[in-house]
Amino acid sequence: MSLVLQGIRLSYPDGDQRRTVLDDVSLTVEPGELAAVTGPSGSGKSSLLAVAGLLLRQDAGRVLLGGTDATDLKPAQRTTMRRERIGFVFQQANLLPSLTATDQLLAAAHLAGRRPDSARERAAELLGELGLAEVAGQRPHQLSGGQRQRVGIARALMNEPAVLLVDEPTSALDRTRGQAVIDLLAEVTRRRAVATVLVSHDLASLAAVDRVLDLRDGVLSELVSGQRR
Ligand SMILES: Nc1ncnc2c1ncn2[C@@H]1O[C@H](COP(=O)(O)OP(=O)(O)OP(=O)(O)O)[C@@H](O)[C@H]1O
Repeated sequence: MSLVLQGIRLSYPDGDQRRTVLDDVSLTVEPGELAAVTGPSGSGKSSLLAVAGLLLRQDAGRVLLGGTDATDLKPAQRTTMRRERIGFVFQQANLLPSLTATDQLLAAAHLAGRRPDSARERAAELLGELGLAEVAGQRPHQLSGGQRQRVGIARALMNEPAVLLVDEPTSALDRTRGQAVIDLLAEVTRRRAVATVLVSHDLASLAAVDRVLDLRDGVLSELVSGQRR
């Protein structure tokens, strides 16, 4: 299922005026494709993810998920679409401190109304796939930063999203662990055929991505594309 942004405009109130943060931004990400968005601090990268993730409504333009236009849906319908089709990975893993890795994933499945037995199976499979089988019973404080981030990715994949939106997942990690997280994202994007948008200011760690786009003064432009680098 592809993610399509068409002519997105977004502005925030700024005193008694409005400040444009996204100015006619268009982007299509296909299933199995990992697109990285880079750009200076404050250039609107997180805002772009918030619009794509149906957390924020744009002033103009359209957001389509798998061909379904989310733009004019009612808030409850947008919530359902978000829950069923979109996975989020944040800067910090944002895990619940008292839950084991397995239970972090089960909680996500429970919130989405999934059956507990199939959820348990899927959690074990995902933790295995992401190299976390041995820490499935550990709580966040027992995990390394990289492991916490991987649990966050596993949790985001728990409900089989079509679209994965990832905001600066390496900012709390050193270079090697950060690189490993990006490589892992590239791998699961292809294997699970999700359309992934990754926000990162760390260009050096982006060797495994399919495309790099630059967001600057509200305008998105393609830096590198066409083939896997
Ligand atoms: N809710 C809001 N109300 C008003 N202004 C906002 C709001 N959210 C973000 N902004 C402003 O919009 C601009 C873009 O913010 P955004 O967080 O999207 O940028 P970013 O590129 O993700 O930044 P960073 O790399 O520092 O995380 C910034 O100038 C920010 O101050």
